[in-house]
Amino acid sequence: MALLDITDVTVERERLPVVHGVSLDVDAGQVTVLLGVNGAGKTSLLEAVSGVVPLAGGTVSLAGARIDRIAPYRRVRAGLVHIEEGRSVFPDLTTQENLLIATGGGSTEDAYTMFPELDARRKVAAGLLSGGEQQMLAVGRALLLRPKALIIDELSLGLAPLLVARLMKAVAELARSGVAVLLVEQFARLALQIGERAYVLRGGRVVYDGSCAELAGTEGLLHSLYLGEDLAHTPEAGR
Ligand SMILES: Nc1ncnc2c1ncn2[C@@H]1O[C@H](COP(=O)(O)OP(=O)(O)OP(=O)(O)O)[C@@H](O)[C@H]1O
Repeated sequence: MALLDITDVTVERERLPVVHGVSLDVDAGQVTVLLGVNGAGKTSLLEAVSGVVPLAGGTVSLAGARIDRIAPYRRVRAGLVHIEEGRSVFPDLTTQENLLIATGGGSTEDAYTMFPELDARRKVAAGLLSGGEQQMLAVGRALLLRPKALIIDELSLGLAPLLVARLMKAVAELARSGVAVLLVEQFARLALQIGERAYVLRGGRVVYDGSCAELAGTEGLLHSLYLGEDLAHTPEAGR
């Protein structure tokens, strides 16, 4: 069983289903990439997994234990950490204060080891950091929560490709340390470079379940999956 096991999940927004019976396996020690055009249902799925929005159907298990009925803070305690879309730092607190929130006053050094760029910015208000530094802070804070599974929603929003590549490298390192990472990312090519398994959502359904290498290496496949032109790569065909 995958470390993070998402089975047959349905999510509704204003009573309309936007995610329809989606199942994903997210294994420990690797990055699983979740792609799809805007509105495909990626954010809704991640929010249902972390408990930000309720599940309308299905189950979510972490390390073999159901977590879909417990409060969001207890999911964090169980080892599931969610980096939300947008800059999820406290802008008026310093970098160090933001990190101390994650550790409850304990050591924050691991975050600076992963992102030496933040070292000289310890006493700077997070709101004054660059966009890239703020995302490093968000990832650093997540790391300090010692996640078993980390779900990440579009770290790259508004960032230059070079910075996105830097962040992807850090995400890959985190996965290598044993974390199960589920990564939603608009910079699909960069995400596929660090991932093992890939899923593509369209209209709230899985239309591709296969390897990142195949998705990156097959000319036109991603494009056709996004646009709905390829019927040969259904989840059944992709297995
Ligand atoms: N808070 C909300 N209230 C109502 N409908 C919503 C809400 N958030 C999202 N939706 C709708 O749910 C569907 C799925 O959106 P969602 O944001 O999950 O997709 P996404 O793949 O993450 O897209 P994006 O990349 O734009 O975030 C869309 O039709 C969207 O309009």
